[in-house]
Amino acid sequence: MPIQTNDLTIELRGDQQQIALITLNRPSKRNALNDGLVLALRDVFQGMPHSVRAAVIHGNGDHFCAGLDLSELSERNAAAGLHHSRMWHHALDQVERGPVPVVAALHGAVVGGGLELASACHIRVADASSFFALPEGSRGIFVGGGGSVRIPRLIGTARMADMMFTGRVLSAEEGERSGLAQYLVPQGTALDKALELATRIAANAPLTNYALMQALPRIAEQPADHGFFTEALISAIVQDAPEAKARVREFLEGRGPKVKKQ
Ligand SMILES: COc1cc(/C=C/C(=O)SCCNC(=O)CCNC(=O)[C@H](O)C(C)(C)COP(=O)(O)OP(=O)(O)OC[C@H]2O[C@@H](n3cnc4c(N)ncnc43)[C@H](O)[C@@H]2OP(=O)(O)O)ccc1O
Repeated sequence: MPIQTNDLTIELRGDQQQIALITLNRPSKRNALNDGLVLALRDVFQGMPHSVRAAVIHGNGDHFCAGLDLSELSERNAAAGLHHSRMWHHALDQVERGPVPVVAALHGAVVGGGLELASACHIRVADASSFFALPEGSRGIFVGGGGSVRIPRLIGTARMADMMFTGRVLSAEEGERSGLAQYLVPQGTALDKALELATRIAANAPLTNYALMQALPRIAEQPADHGFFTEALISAIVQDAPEAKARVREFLEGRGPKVKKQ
């Protein structure tokens, strides 16, 4: 089991312990992310047990995450700030780039660094209590956890600029409409939905999931001819794996799952 602290817990679920449920567990501070919590997040992803095929992140208490722990900010000079931002980048890269797809179960505040964390996940499920904001402008600071790269990928530069300039708070519905969340569910059901999605993801071939996580953000940034080249190489390697051959054979012999309307 990877390192965990009181502020961050990991629980393995599923008959083969294939789902990791990661809980931000600092409800008295609305799960604000202090250095210890960010480093624990990094360590949990770096040391993910091999049985795990998909992860869910959620927050204990009334909110997903209130962002950066502002109490740690006041003494920091520019040099320390640079180091701090790079530490966040490294930790959230562990979330985005592996080893497994991550579903964020969102409720209450998803703000500042909390939105940066959510945007590093692969799928976001928001319940009706969720609200999204980037209050950095009103605190006199800037995003530092990769948000200026990841959030515009979800909602575009103009919407992100509007959120940062004005401090506008987006409701759950607006968040879903603008692309911050892929699923909008009734209040109190985000975790159940996220676990259901994680179970489905965990049933895929791990190589397909891994290729998707690694390739998608990179290919999207490449010129089309580079993207096609990378896609063809990945496709060739993944289809040659024994698991791909077994799953295709299963379908052709009438045993594999059909595509069904939900
Ligand atoms: C610069 O380099 C960076 C930056 C970053 C990332 C930056 C950011 O994330 S900026 C955004 C920071 N977050 C906020 O401004 C949100 C502040 N919190 C709130 O607005 C509210 O607390 C709430 C989230 C809406 C919840 O409201 P409520 O339920 O009423 O709870 P409260 O009574 O307000 O709070 C309870 C308790 O928690 C403490 N707390 C809440 N948020 C934070 C926080 N962000 N930091 C520290 N503490 C927080 C609050 O003070 C209360 O404490 P008590 O002791 O009084 O009980 C990334 C990387 C970089 O390098």
